[in-house]
Amino acid sequence: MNILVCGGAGYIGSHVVRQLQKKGYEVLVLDNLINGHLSAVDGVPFVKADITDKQALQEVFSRNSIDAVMHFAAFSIVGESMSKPGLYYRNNVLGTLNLLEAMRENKVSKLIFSSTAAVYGEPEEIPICEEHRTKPTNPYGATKLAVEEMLNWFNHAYGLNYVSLRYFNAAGADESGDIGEDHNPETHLIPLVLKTALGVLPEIKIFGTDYPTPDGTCLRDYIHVNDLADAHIMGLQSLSGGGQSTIFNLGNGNGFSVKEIIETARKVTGKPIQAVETDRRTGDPAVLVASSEKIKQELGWQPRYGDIEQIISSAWRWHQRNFN
Ligand SMILES: NC(=O)c1ccc[n+]([C@@H]2O[C@H](COP(=O)([O-])OP(=O)(O)OC[C@H]3O[C@@H](n4cnc5c(N)ncnc54)[C@H](O)[C@@H]3O)[C@@H](O)[C@H]2O)c1
Ligand SMILES: O=c1ccn([C@@H]2O[C@H](COP(=O)(O)OP(=O)(O)O[C@H]3O[C@H](CO)[C@@H](O)[C@H](O)[C@H]3O)[C@@H](O)[C@H]2O)c(=O)[nH]1
Repeated sequence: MNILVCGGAGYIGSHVVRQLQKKGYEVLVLDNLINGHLSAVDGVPFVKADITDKQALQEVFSRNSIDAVMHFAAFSIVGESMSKPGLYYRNNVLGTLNLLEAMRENKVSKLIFSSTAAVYGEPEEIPICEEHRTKPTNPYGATKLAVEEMLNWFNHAYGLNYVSLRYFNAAGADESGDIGEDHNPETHLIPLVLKTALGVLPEIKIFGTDYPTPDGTCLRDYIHVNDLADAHIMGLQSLSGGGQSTIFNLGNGNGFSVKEIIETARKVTGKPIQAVETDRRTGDPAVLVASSEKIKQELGWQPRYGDIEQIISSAWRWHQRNFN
């Protein structure tokens, strides 16, 4: 099977590309490299293109035989989306509309889409299951929800089959240690903590210590990037076997506080890791923990990296190699 991976040079996409190749899939990566790294997909067939460019997409589809698409290409910084919503709607919604139209015109009917826990907004119940009401509190989450709605209507009208995966906090790195999380700017907790351990950053800021949680800091559900990769491949296998279009949450089902993450990183790295308590970052829900029962029941997915120490250790291996 030939898989087009949009945004495949990014953090999660590059890990999924690895796993797809290991399983014998033919992969073509499409990325405009705005936030991705060519080195993360070394030796993989690659086309530099932008999904907001309809003509470029059309050329990719007409020149290549594509059986299915995995779609990671998006902007995903919550704070930036608050100040630049237009940028997010253009890239995430218009870009995806172009992709869906190119798929339809070229009779490609299988899509795995990167959605997010941000579609839920402030949760009413923990753990969050897929039926939880969706009410994004920022434009980033709103663009992902808009795409999910578009997918539903394209499914009804044109038979586009999709699996939308709502990831909670992606973390960790491939065991090989040669690909990992490399965002610029970096906003995610674990890489910032590890950069502090390496002395690249002087300290890690703890955003808020007055949340209604046991230690006052936010709880998040961290999921290893290769467990996400497994879910993508299972989603693809399901669609290939005639499975229904659907939405799945992806998390480990355990919440770790910001302080617990820093403490675990101290243990893993053996470094003191200077932390300072600061004000809340706007828009952060206190607790985000997933129920992933649906994908476990329906596709038999099971996380291989259930242990937070294991997740942070894998990220540490990559950070030591790349930021030392
Ligand atoms: N990292 C997380 O914790 C997390 C959580 C939930 C959802 N997601 C979603 O998963 C996906 C991947 O996230 P990531 O952390 O790997 O991000 P990333 O920025 O590392 O990867 C996205 C890739 O898409 C490319 N891209 C962006 N806009 C493009 C465009 N218009 N045309 C072509 N390529 C484009 C970028 O260059 C980059 O390589 C995103 O859709 C994100 O919203 C991520
Ligand atoms: O320097 C930092 C960075 C983060 N945090 C806190 O650490 C937690 C995790 O933050 P971060 O790693 O930025 O992830 P989230 O804001 O939880 O968002 C991620 O996880 C969400 C799902 O849970 C996805 O929707 C988003 O796309 C993805 O970026 C939050 O409580 C932050 O306030 C700090 O205290 N200090």
